[in-house]
Amino acid sequence: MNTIFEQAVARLLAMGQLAGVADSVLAGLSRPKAMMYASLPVRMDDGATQYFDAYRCHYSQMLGPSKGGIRFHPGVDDAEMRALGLWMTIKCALVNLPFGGAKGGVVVDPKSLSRMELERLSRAYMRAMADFVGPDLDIPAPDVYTNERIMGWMRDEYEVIKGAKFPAVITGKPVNLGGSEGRFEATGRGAFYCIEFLRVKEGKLPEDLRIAIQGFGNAGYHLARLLAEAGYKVVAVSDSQGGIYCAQGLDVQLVHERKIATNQLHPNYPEGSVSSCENCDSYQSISNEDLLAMEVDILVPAALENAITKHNVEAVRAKWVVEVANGPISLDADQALFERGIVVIPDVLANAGGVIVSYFEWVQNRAGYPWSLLDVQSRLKEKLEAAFEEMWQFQHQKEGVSFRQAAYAKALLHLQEVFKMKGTKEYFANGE
Ligand SMILES: NC(=O)C1=CN([C@@H]2O[C@H](COP(=O)(O)OP(=O)(O)OC[C@H]3O[C@@H](n4cnc5c(N)ncnc54)[C@H](O)[C@@H]3O)[C@@H](O)[C@H]2O)C=CC1
Ligand SMILES: O=C(O)CCC(=O)C(=O)O
Repeated sequence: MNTIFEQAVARLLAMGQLAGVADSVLAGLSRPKAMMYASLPVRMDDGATQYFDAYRCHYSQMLGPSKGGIRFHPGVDDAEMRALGLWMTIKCALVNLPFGGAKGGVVVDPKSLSRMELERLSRAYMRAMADFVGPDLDIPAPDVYTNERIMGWMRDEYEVIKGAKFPAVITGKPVNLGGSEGRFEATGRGAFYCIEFLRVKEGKLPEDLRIAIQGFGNAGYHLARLLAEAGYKVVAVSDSQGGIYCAQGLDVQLVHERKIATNQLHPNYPEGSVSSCENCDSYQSISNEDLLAMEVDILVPAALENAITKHNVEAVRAKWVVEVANGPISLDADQALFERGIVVIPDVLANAGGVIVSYFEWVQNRAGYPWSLLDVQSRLKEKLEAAFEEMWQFQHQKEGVSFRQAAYAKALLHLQEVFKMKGTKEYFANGE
């Protein structure tokens, strides 16, 4: 089977050829600019030293310093880092940020670490990467199983190494350590805006729309909360340990509180389970597979890659799929959904709220002037609305084009113009 990176490149080439992007540009975007591998020695609480494999991928710096989160997960590997770095490149280009794409990660089950081990691991990561990141070079942020506290430790470690203050070296920090108002919920809020834009275009009412969300972490939980507050019916949510369903709509806050309350074992992660709500009245326990097959209006995969593949795509019964996770639909499953007329809002737009507010954080750090929450939210909405509208118009002007094809076309044509403006002789042989 192809790796996830090979699949991501195959998608890039197909989308790029359809949009008429030059082969030389696509070749340049089919490989990372640079990869850093490190082995992190971490002293564990029992005094032993354990080694953890770590990665940072600078995928592209064509539009500016590279940008992307750091993931702590046992499934992290080279191919995943490259794929995630490529998607960051497309995402930043699509929403018009002055950033290229990056991603980093550590192969670890962070739930098995104590609070002190987690801090030592986070600091060890920054020590290994200190010359590979920087406010004008590469700016990390949170991703799966990393959070604002980890970003705060990493900023601190970087500053100890460099002997000066660099708030803009990393985003997604706690607000009192230079983080932006609104970054904590930005990915969910961005996805919420995208769903609102689509709902208005389709002339629907929130209360008529039933939603199922796979993944109840930073992205999934805040999206569920905002949807419920706006009157949508969030009927099912799940996490790594299982899911919960209620036909009348879940009380999202209650589910969240229960999840946290069952979190005694892993105080670093709100990883009790949503399934701890199974004995609430009229709540029914379900599996992740059940959730994906639910008859809902909107299905939101908000956990990991390849949640929907050729093996389960036939079971999907939603009318719209909103990709809040990165790469949750495999190449072949995407085609199958398209042929069945199921609308997919692609990850590169649906989850771009996180990196957009990270960009705002970077700008605020560099200006030394923090913005209000309202400022952050209105600028986020404005940026996403512009990108959504462009994608919508492109898709509606061309026959047989998906939203993903439209989004990639916009992003790749933008990147191509910058390749050309730079006049890089490597890419355009005949002085085009
Ligand atoms: N945090 C951010 O700002 C951004 C996150 N994303 C993407 O959103 C997705 C989720 O990330 P976060 O919410 O930040 O992570 P998180 O660590 O806060 O939460 C991850 C959630 O996924 C669940 N999960 C893990 N494995 C699962 C499985 N096999 N089946 C079902 N659920 C599972 C976990 O239980 C948890 O609820 C990832 O694909 C990430 O790359 C994208 C853009 C920005
Ligand atoms: O906030 C950021 O800079 C990056 C977020 C991220 O990793 C993503 O969009 O996948």
